[in-house]
Amino acid sequence: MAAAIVNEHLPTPLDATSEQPPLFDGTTRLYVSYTCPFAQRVWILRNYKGLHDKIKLVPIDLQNRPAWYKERVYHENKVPSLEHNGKVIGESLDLIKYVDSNFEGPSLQPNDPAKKEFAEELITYSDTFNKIVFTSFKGDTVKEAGPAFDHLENALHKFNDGPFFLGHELSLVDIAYIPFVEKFQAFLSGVWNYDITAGRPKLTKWIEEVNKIDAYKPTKADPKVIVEMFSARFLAKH
Ligand SMILES: N[C@@H](CCC(=O)N[C@@H](CS)C(=O)NCC(=O)O)C(=O)O
Repeated sequence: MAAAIVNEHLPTPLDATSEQPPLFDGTTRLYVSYTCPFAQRVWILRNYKGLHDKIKLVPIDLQNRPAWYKERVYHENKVPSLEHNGKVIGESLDLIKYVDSNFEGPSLQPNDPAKKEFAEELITYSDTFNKIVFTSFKGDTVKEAGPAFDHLENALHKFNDGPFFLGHELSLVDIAYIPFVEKFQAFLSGVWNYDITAGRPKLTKWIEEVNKIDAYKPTKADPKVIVEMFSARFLAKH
């Protein structure tokens, strides 16, 4: 069961002028950027497990980053990072497993061995998926990105007892992919007029079902903002 709906006030991002929040004072902090798909993975999971009060969201303005973030919080200078039990750890795929295993709330990792194995395979493939699609923005986009979405369509056929990657229950696999699929969908449609759902009924249904999840809704970015951000980043030199 997902946690009750929480209408959370989202804090203003901290920038170069902001004071550093106390470090290692016992508060668990998740440093994010509101438009970062990597950070979004952990943010969705935190919401889904009902950890709003246990994990404090600390948004960072990556365009005008506070120096203390790299110097004193997370040397990699990226989001997401999680301050927990006197340590700061990063890497979104590691973090979703960490938060799922170390905090209360529903578990999003399967017990069934076949599902476990498939989950690992898909979580590993998510880096490849992202790389194919990001690389396609600089090349023959629709032709190069298409097969990556076909891969997801095929994967969604494997467990047919529900709309998610592992069947009827939402898992870390869905959470690993949705932030990227959301942003790629906006950008590919906005710039290339390419509909990733056309001819992909399982992907269509998956996106529809994920969009109904309350934990995901507040993490969604405005598609217009994504098109602008991605255009500036990937199309500027064309
Ligand atoms: N592999 C990392 C990637 C995180 C990442 O690249 N985050 C971006 C924002 S979406 C970032 O912090 N970029 C700042 C920088 O690279 O300086 C993860 O999965 O957490």
